[in-house]
Parts: sequence; structure tokens; C-alpha cells
Amino acid sequence: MPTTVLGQNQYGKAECRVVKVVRDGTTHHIKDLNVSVSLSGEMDEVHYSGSNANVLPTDTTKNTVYAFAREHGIASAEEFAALLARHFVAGQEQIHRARVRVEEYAWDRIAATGHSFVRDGRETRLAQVAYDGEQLQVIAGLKDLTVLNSTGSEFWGYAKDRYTTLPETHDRILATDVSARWRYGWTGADGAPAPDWDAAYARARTHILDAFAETYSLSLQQTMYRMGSRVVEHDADIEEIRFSLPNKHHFLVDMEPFGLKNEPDAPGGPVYFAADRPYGLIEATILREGAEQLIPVDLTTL
Ligand SMILES: O=c1[nH]c(=O)c2[nH]c(=O)[nH]c2[nH]1
Repeated sequence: MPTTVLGQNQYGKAECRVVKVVRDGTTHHIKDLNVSVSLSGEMDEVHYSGSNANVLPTDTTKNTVYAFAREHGIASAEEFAALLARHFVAGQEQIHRARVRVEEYAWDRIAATGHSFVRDGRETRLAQVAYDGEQLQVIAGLKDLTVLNSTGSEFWGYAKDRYTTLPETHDRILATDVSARWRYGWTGADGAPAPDWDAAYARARTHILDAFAETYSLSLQQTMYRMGSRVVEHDADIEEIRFSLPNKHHFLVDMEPFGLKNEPDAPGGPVYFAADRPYGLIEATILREGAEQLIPVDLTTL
């Protein structure tokens, strides 16, 4: 009989949807989160013999998420995740590591009342906090931040082989849905105060957008590098940032059959076909010199 041993394992409750309302008189404030908890530690026995003695139920982790929202409020995705991660490791000696992931959805106020909201169409804010009993690792980010430059983008001078048909262009649309994760150097270990998470998030988002808008682009790779280096250069707390950027191709429609010209600078403006697939997928990590690359390569796993 071949023998087996247990490898990496973790467990917890995924996707606890928690909505916290703060009532400030008749003006309400909303935090809308999707929280996933993963715990690991001395969990051999539950796998080998079925003894649950070391297993804090996933139902309890779910309850803790809701109870903490009530007892502590939700100051920011990062702070809430760190609070939970510390709690699970500190509270159960058999649990050595906790990872808490948060997606945050934003709501805009509808003017008529203090308690009416419309889900805003912006990006989703992301936070992941891991705690090993000593150090926190905080990775924040965003996904589905959709941006488009209607000019100021070229793509030419690339390598060619017998299968290359792409025409070189000196004026194209550049569009992408930004997915980015950045890691903070702060670990909570040396008593240093935590960054202001909301301000740091807003800064990173602004630098990403400004670099996208201000870069005259020769490739999405170049634009991506500028976005990343701008974030790292402007925020001493951020050690590295990783992007996954679909190149959302917009092709000029061939109007020759209709006897119409359709050039980027045509009078009245050009018409494009927005292709949804396949798309180029451009990915990279941009690091502070000397920093370690700790953000996983595949952002869909984070
Ligand atoms: O910005 C781009 N980078 C590429 O690597 C690439 N490849 C391609 O076909 N179009 C583009 N555009």
C-alpha cells in the first residue's frame, strides 16, 4: 500500500457578506464587504482520524466576522481584516496562521435622504491580511477599474514572423480593466503605527489613473510600468505592486466596402469594434529596489 501524508491545508468560511450601517442621526454610512477567512495550524488529526478537537468551526469564523463588525465597526477593509486575523491566531493556540480576504463594494448617496444609496459602478477594493502570530502581511488592491485612452497610444516596431498580420499603428485606443495588488512594508511587529489605509488606497488609485492618463504609450507594458513605479515612488509604505491588465482591443472597422474612410483622424471621428476576446494579457510586478517579490504571480488566486 502506498502511504500518504497531509500537505498544505487551510479552512474557514468563504464570502461572508457583511453590511455595516453607521447611523449618524438621519445620515447613514454603509460598509459593504465580502470577507473570507482561512485558518491553518495543527490540523493533522481532523484529516487523519476525524477528531475535531482542534477545529474551530467555520460557522464560528462566520459569526466572528459579524460580531466584530458590530463590536468594533469597520474602519477600513485592511484594519478589519487585521483585527480578525490577529483574533483567530491569538484566541486558539492550535491555529498558527490566519488569512483574511476582503472585497469592498462602494455605494453612492442618493441625494433625497440620508439613507438611500446606489451601488456605484467603480472598481472593487481588495485587501488580504495574513498573520502568523508575529507579523502581519497586508496586501491591498483593486480590480475592475476600467480605463480608456481614445488616443495617445501607438504599437509598432514589434518582432514579426510569418504569422504576423497585425498592422502597425501610431494612433489607437488603449483600454484595460486594471487589476492591481500592492504590498505594504508595515508588519505591525515593531510598534510602528499602521498606515492610514483609506488614504493610502486613494493615493495608489490616483497614481494609477494619473499615470495611465499621462503616459504617451508605446505599449501597454510601458504604461503598466509607469503606473507601478509611480505608486511605489510616491508611497514609502508600498514595497511592490503587481498588475494583471487585459488589453481590451478596439479595432478600426473596415469601411472600405461602404466607400467610407475610417481613419483615427477622419473628420467626425473614427468608429471602432470593441472586441471582448481574445484579449492580450499583460502582467508584471514593479518593486522597490531590493524589495522581495512576495505577491503571487497569479492575481486570480488572491
Ligand atoms: O500594448 C501592446 N502590447 C503587446 O504586447 C501587444 N501585442 C499585440 O498584438 N498588441 C499589443 N499591444
